[in-house]
Amino acid sequence: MLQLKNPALFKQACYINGQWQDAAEKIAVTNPATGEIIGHIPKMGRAEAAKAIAAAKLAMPAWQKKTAQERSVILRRWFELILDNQEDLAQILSAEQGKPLVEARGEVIYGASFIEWFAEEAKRVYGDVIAAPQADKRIVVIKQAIGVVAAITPWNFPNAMITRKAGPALAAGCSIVLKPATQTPFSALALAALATEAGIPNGVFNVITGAASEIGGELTRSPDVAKLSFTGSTDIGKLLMRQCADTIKKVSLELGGNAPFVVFDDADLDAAVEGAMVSKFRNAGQTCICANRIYVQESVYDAFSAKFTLAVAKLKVGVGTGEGVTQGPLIDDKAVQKVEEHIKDALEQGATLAHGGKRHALGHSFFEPTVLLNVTTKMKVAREETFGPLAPLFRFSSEEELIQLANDTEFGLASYFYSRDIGRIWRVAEALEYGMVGINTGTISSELAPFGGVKQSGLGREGSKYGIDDYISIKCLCMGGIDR
Ligand SMILES: NC(=O)C1=CN([C@@H]2O[C@H](COP(=O)(O)OP(=O)(O)OC[C@H]3O[C@@H](n4cnc5c(N)ncnc54)[C@H](OP(=O)(O)O)[C@@H]3O)[C@@H](O)[C@H]2O)C=CC1
Ligand SMILES: O=C(O)CCCC(=O)O
Repeated sequence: MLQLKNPALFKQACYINGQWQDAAEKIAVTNPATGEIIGHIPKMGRAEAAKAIAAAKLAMPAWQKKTAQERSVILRRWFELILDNQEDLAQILSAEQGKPLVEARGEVIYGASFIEWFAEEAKRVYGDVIAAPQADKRIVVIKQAIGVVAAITPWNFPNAMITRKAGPALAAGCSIVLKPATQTPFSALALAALATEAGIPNGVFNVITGAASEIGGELTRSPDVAKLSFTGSTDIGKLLMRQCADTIKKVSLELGGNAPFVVFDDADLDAAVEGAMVSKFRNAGQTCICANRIYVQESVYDAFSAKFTLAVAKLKVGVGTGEGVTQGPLIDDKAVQKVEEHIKDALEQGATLAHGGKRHALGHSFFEPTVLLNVTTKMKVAREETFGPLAPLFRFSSEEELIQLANDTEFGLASYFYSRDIGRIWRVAEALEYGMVGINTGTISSELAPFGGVKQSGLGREGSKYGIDDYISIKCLCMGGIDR
């Protein structure tokens, strides 16, 4: 049972047009660390999604008409309330998602940072004046809110993936209908409770839970939705993009990755171990920017693997609220099965186990942090995102070979490399076909930096000064008759 300072943050109803709404059918939400039911959410579908869209459509004109300064003040209040309630939000997040409390607290601050950032950016949506081809004309470009936004978010970051979309959408003057992941809905509903308190008007921020394909079907079908922002698997991203085609919606997609993490022979090995640990084991490896393939240059392979394996052995697996826990459970048994499948396949094809390799003695969906050595490109781990605490170490000999190996994937989200040679740093950074490159660091995310991928990892950028562009449409005013 959750012990919250403010129990009103734990909502088991959807939030449509400023009202908390229930449904006859419910879905139980469980704690992945214990299997216990935390609470229930309404199972809503197409009709309720249509209702939420209608509410968002009705609410948007007044929200858009507010000055950017007025929207900014309300968003800033939301940001402050999120920080004031950090501990409760972290408890809810850790219970539904499983991540260690320390990571959950960090995610709440990270999530809040997007609201603060876009509260500020609301005031910096600038237009342009362009020279006209005729003397009696002037061309002016204005930027306006794109319209009602639909957002569909995943379970791995139940707080920050919502604020990263809601922040820019609301700052731009859009209203939003959000469908959070069924496994982690309570963080989203708690954010909605705080949104009301902050003064976000009824209908501007709506949260609806239930049948994904029905709700997603309505959000993508409706001509009243102008934009879809989705974070999740590549397969569902493709499906939603196809569904958006009929009404030509603007889409932002933040999809799967297959991040290479490269250690060159001139790297600071201790720093590389530190970076690899953060990048690989954050959220038990369930992050789309987690290192998925660790490439180590031949001459430092043994030294790096020894240091890395020692560091992995120090991780403490346990329930997120436990003292000193650094790795929680995976989200569900399906996630565990994928890790097991990748390990089995690699071992059958000649990889060797340096650490872990099996389900953890704690049961449920806990899995041992695992290190595999002598991994090759034939193995599944080279091609598929594991999304779990498995670190496969590949060997490479030259920079040219590495570039070819690192880019040999249909994904292009995050990549990382460690080197102290400035020429190599520029060459490799420019050659990697990825939206983000971590150079001598395993931590690349912040509200200040553009987050997003190329190839089948997605479209658009979140966070940063670019993040608001996805929620804006450009209008050209061509003004004639000036000389008359
Ligand atoms: N880029 C990223 O950050 C993420 C990547 N992934 C990758 O995807 C794999 C599978 O994870 P999974 O949770 O199944 O990811 P999904 O893509 O299935 O889920 C992400 C979101 O999409 C919703 N969704 C699912 N099906 C539909 C649909 N037909 N129409 C509209 N919305 C839909 C989900 O709802 P519901 O929860 O109700 O099913 C959830 O809100 C992971 O192992 C990982 O590899 C997963 C999560 C995040
Ligand atoms: O898409 C994800 O997996 C969540 C993004 C994590 C981050 O912002 O660092």
